[in-house]
Amino acid sequence: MIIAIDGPAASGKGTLARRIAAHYGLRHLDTGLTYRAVAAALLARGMPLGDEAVAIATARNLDLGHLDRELLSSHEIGEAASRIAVLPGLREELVRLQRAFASEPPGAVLDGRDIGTVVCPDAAVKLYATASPTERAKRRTAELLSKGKEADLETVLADLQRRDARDSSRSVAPLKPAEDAHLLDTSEMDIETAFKAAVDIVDSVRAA
Ligand SMILES: Nc1ncnc2c1ncn2[C@@H]1O[C@H](COP(=O)(O)OP(=O)(O)O)[C@@H](O)[C@H]1O
Ligand SMILES: Nc1ccn([C@@H]2O[C@H](COP(=O)(O)OP(=O)(O)O)[C@@H](O)[C@H]2O)c(=O)n1
Repeated sequence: MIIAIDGPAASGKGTLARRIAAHYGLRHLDTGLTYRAVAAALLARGMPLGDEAVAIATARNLDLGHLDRELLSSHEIGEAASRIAVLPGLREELVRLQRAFASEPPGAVLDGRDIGTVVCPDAAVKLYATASPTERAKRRTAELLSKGKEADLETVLADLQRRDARDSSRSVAPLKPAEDAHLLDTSEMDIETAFKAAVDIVDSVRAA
């Protein structure tokens, strides 16, 4: 079984994906980390973010087993990830890796921006997680502060909105719900409530 979870920045899709994968005994891939890892490698080498050939070569060396969210979680890397995510050839390369991961038994939960629309259009269940921009900014700010990083609500909100606008307006694989995605607005839900709502959706789709 493949479960696709998409949504804007800090909507809780990664948290849901991890818990749903554990609940159903599936593997999990946070596809945002694949874009972040390429961006981080380019930044570390001082390479321009618009050089598609270098970005593709970097993607070919990615090891999906060693993507570390802690190391890749910074604002700068997230911003650079969304800038390289407009490159069609890079997306093609990363989608190839992501599909290979998804195709291995017993199946997987993938979260990102284009899982239901491009990477796994035949996924058994598609969720689109949202929450209001202010709620998402509050959650991301709390997350950064809890890790001892600097963060203020206004800056984080502006960062998320800029990234969402770029991700939604790009011509290749823009952020949008698949036509058959189930929308899950978690603005008023805590993590446990959101997880239970997601499991209810998955179970009802499987039973249908
Ligand atoms: N329903 C929720 N209520 C409160 N906090 C949440 C909820 N879902 C996720 N979070 C928290 O919000 C932050 C962002 O969640 P995350 O799953 O990383 O989002 P995404 O993968 O969409 O960027 C994390 O610190 C997470 O613990
Ligand atoms: N499937 C995906 C996943 C991420 N991305 C890009 O990678 C960036 C970082 O993704 P992420 O999921 O790690 O970001 P957060 O939602 O965790 O802040 C996004 O802003 C997108 O530009 C994408 O284009 N397609």
